[in-house]
Amino acid sequence: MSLLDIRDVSMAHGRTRVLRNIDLRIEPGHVYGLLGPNGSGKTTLLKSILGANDHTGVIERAPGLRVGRLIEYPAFYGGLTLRENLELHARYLRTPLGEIPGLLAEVGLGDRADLRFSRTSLGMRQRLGIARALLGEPGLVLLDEPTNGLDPIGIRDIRELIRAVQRERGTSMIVSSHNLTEIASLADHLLFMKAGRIIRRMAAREVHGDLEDLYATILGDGA
Ligand SMILES: Nc1ncnc2c1ncn2[C@@H]1O[C@H](COP(=O)(O)OP(=O)(O)OP(=O)(O)O)[C@@H](O)[C@H]1O
Repeated sequence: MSLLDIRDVSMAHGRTRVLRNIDLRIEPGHVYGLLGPNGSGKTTLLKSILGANDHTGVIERAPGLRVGRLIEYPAFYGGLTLRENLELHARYLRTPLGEIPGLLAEVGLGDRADLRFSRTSLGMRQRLGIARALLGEPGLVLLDEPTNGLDPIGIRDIRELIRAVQRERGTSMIVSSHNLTEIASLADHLLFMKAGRIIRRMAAREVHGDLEDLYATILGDGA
């Protein structure tokens, strides 16, 4: 059974149509790379999956599916420690507090559990955001530009972390990014969005040659 069955989903902000007749099935065990220019609707689609948008059409979740998310910069409390922040979210989500030490270790923050959030770097915040997204062992995780704003080493580290999570847990993911190297190294399926539509979908193994060239062909001005 599909994790998500998205049927004819459209959504508008005021008079601007942001999603147009999206049909998409998300299957277990896959990582989907969501590609598209600024404003093409990637974040809106991810938020719609979370039920945060007033869309038309249907988004059906597999029964009991938990969906973790790292969308935009996640809100944490500066005065609380990393562990306390996760505990707060775990209580809100009603997930077991006992998994938090292991999760902090998994994202490389095991020795920073008692650090106040206000004293963290952006890279640590993204790690904490990934830990939060993994609370309660979700069957699907949505990552919206997870390396946005990070320096090259930070980008590499977060990419490696996501790969490790995928490898160890087998978690299905939808990852949106403008970084094609990142998408190429993470995703096994590619979804190309333009002006609110998914205009092309393909398996990553079908990409022969440079993903940048393919991106320009599919999404460039002349496309
Ligand atoms: N709250 C909002 N109110 C009005 N318009 C919005 C709102 N949020 C998004 N939009 C518009 O919806 C369109 C799609 O935005 P969205 O953030 O989903 O695109 P995106 O593909 O994620 O872009 P980016 O790559 O820049 O993050 C854009 O035209 C944007 O201006």
